[in-house]
Amino acid sequence: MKDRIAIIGGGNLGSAIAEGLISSRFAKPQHIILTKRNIDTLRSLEERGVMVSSNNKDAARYAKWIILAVKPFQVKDILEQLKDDLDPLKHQIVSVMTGVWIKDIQEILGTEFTVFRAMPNTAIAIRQSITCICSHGANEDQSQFIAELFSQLGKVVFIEEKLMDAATVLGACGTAYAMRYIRANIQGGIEIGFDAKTASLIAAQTVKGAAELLLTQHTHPEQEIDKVTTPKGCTIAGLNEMEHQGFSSSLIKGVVTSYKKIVNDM
Ligand SMILES: NC(=O)C1=CN([C@@H]2O[C@H](COP(=O)(O)OP(=O)(O)OC[C@H]3O[C@@H](n4cnc5c(N)ncnc54)[C@H](O)[C@@H]3O)[C@@H](O)[C@H]2O)C=CC1
Ligand SMILES: O=C(O)[C@@H]1CCC=N1
Repeated sequence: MKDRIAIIGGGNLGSAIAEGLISSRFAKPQHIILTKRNIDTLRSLEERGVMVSSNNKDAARYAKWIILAVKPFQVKDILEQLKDDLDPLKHQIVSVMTGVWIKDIQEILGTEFTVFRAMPNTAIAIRQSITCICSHGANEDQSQFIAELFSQLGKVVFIEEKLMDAATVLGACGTAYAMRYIRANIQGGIEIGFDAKTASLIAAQTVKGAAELLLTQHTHPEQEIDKVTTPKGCTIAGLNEMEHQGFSSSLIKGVVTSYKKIVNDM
């Protein structure tokens, strides 16, 4: 039997983690408890066997692993409320919150608690996340459990905590950037003749295939671009026009702006 898991905050990410855990079969649905103040939106997960509750204390008492998936500004109050129900010998904390440092959590709960930070993205719902992880005070068994858990839900990389904000931008915000790229392709595709549904399929599958090339062949993007760009052909003509319009530069500036937003706000 795997350990029991509480997900505090059944919003976009918390629900996506629960969905991924159910379909991976890493944990039995009945060993997952998901909390939210208003649990009406969690009914479909409840129907799939997950326990849902509006009582964080009950969830903490039930579980061993406490995944904190609330908004950063909500966590202080929640941890203050849970403090008396958490035991460092029983509970391990996993925060997926942006910009909340391990020391911030330990300041409230105590340094004797093992705390992981994990930064997944919403593709965790379909087990295709990249999850960046760091920890403080974790032993080998605990680290292995967390590595296994998130490996079931996509790929995993252990990083230093100082890179966690950067991981948030590249890995988590990255899903939204990729969606905008795909959407722009769909808009272009419609202008050159496709209906929206066909343009969506072509754009999304093309991006998926491009990503798979990098992940399976371990090539550099520019090597793959070289294979597509026929001399004097249409690809290089389009690519160069995109660069004249600031394509790479706008992406880099967007990434850096997201990063500064986290660093300056937290
Ligand atoms: N959405 C994303 O792609 C990612 C989000 N994150 C981080 O994950 C955290 C959650 O983000 P989202 O899921 O997008 O936000 P969200 O607002 O969709 O989810 C937060 C949930 O917590 C619930 N909540 C609020 N107070 C509560 C309480 N006292 N007890 C139990 N539940 C409570 C809210 O009702 C809400 O459903 C944030 O800290 C965010 O920075 C990290 C990576 C990706
Ligand atoms: O936009 C946000 O603040 C959160 C962090 C990563 C994804 N969503």
